[in-house]
Amino acid sequence: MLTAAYRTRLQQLWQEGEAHDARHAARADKRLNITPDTGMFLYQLVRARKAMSLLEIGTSNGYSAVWLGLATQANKGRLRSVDHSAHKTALASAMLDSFGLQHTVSLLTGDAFGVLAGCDDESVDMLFLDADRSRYAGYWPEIARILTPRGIVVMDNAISHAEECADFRAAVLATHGYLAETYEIGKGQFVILKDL
Ligand SMILES: C[S@@+](CC[C@H](N)C(=O)[O-])C[C@H]1O[C@@H](n2cnc3c(N)ncnc32)[C@H](O)[C@@H]1O
Repeated sequence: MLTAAYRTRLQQLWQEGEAHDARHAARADKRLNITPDTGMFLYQLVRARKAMSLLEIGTSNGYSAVWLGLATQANKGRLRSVDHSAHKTALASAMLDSFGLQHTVSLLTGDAFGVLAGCDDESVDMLFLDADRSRYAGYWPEIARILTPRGIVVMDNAISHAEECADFRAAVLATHGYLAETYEIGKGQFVILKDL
């Protein structure tokens, strides 16, 4: 559950992440966390949808996984989160443990496409996409396959990096049975509903 103490701590962690990123020039060394209002949006969606099976693409140090994980824990569901950086997975593991989420969130070190391809059909209630934007269009057939009916996808950076996500958005909007819209939350959230 999202207690006031957790919200205060998440605000501090976000500020620490921003300060960390300002000190590091290389993208691979940055945290690149979602904004706190994006975290709240994700929390509300997970709870309202009563999502039980969640997948995150792009763990970094676990900041967004905490927001998703607290909502998933309240639903008594499970979140899996993948990152290809073992170093970042280790940071995320410590972060999630400190929020008591070790039994709710499973961290995977590997490539996003392999994890998507390994999921069963219609097995994921909610997917959060926050990784290698130029590859999202190639992920779309797998994402559409693994989403449950009324499943939701949230893609971060829909406004901040709109050009890089253009192929993905076009592929989604051209697919029958899906509703999608961009919302001005944080860096821009492209939300897709499998309306079947
Ligand atoms: C923007 S950061 C994720 C931030 C995180 N969601 C948060 O808000 O705390 C993107 C992450 O995706 C990872 N990543 C990029 N391409 C990937 C891929 N193909 N497979 C797995 N992880 C990938 C990077 O290592 C990086 O940690």
